[in-house]
Amino acid sequence: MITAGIVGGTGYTGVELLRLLAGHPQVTLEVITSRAQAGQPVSAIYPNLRGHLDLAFSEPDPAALGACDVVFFATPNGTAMEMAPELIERGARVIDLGADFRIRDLEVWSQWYGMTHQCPDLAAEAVYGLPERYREAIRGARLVANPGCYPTAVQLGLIPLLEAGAVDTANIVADAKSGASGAGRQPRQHTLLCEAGENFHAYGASGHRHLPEIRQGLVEAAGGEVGLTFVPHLVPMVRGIHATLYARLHDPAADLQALYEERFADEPFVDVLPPGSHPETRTVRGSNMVRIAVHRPEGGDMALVLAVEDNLVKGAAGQAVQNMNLMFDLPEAMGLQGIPVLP
Ligand SMILES: NC(=O)C1=CN([C@@H]2O[C@H](COP(=O)(O)OP(=O)(O)OC[C@H]3O[C@@H](n4cnc5c(N)ncnc54)[C@H](OP(=O)(O)O)[C@@H]3O)[C@@H](O)[C@H]2O)C=CC1
Ligand SMILES: CC(=O)N[C@@H](CCC(=O)OP(=O)(O)O)C(=O)O
Repeated sequence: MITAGIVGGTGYTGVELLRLLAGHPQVTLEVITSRAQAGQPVSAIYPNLRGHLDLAFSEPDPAALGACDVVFFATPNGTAMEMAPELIERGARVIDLGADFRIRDLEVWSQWYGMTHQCPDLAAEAVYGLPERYREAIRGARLVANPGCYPTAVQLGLIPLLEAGAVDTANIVADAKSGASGAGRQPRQHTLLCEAGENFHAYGASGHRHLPEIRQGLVEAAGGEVGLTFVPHLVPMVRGIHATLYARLHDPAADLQALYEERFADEPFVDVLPPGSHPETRTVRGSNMVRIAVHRPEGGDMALVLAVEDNLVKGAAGQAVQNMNLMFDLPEAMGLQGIPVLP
């Protein structure tokens, strides 16, 4: 059995990790931290876990965490970089659901996150945890940077086109919508029911912190520069991301359906839908699956890709468990085969 610890167990990604790890046949949860809730049983804060997890929140303790085989950080950006070096020194492997290790150029990282990086050496060895691109490197990693929610949907939607050199990389557009759980559990005015309900708007249109992360992945897939416009939107639902992606094809007659089916044929968590499909966020709710449909709108030369994921699962906790499975030589889909909840 693998022993696991979670730093930051009271946010939405933390509780989603708890739900997935409590049902994982090869994991024993040893430590789950919250400074605010230390001493409280997990089920007192999250009653959905009652009967599934006999554990209480504790203060973050490097000795207890460092004794685990794997430690997940489900904490605000800037927390993992403070603690990860000591935990790795003590022998734990670390998966950060935040953004501390996602961007390789630390100057770019500092510009977007407004902090100075605390462990540049460790950042240099971190592996970006998108299994569909970096599976082999993830297997051997001590430190995995779990991708962001929007970056997962956008990169998976675009990499077949970029790897194949099928599109003009100068002007790619990613128009993405997220449910409010993407903003975390901390109360904020814009996610109140009365503000987010019956409402719909873009945000971060002139620059969102996921832009450099997505661009980094697309540049690697394309093997050259990529011009990307990324616009996120908040939609009045709890879970789910829908990305609508546009890129101009070099060959308007290219067989996109075959390209996507072949690229993802062996991927356990990418489902390429039949021609003409329009994926719905509710078809992936609570699951680690990304569903993708490709279109070539009538009369044009644009590739149009539609991708949906659950931001808390494939966009965060589920992908983290997928990475853990790879790091510990377990079947990649272990503990992640739950069927999406619908309606
Ligand atoms: N929501 C989403 O869809 C996605 C979120 N993420 C990322 O996952 C991370 C967690 O997000 P979310 O689940 O929304 O969590 P929240 O930000 O709502 O929760 C944060 C958790 O971290 C703990 N925490 C806060 N500060 C510290 C600290 N300095 N040291 C130790 N623990 C701390 C809190 O507990 P306490 O203060 O009691 O110790 C709490 O349990 C973020 O980096 C987020 O960007 C990634 C992908 C998707
Ligand atoms: C709806 C919403 O607010 N979404 C968040 C992104 C989700 C998140 O926390 O992103 P990370 O992947 O960087 O951790 C936002 O736009 O800031």
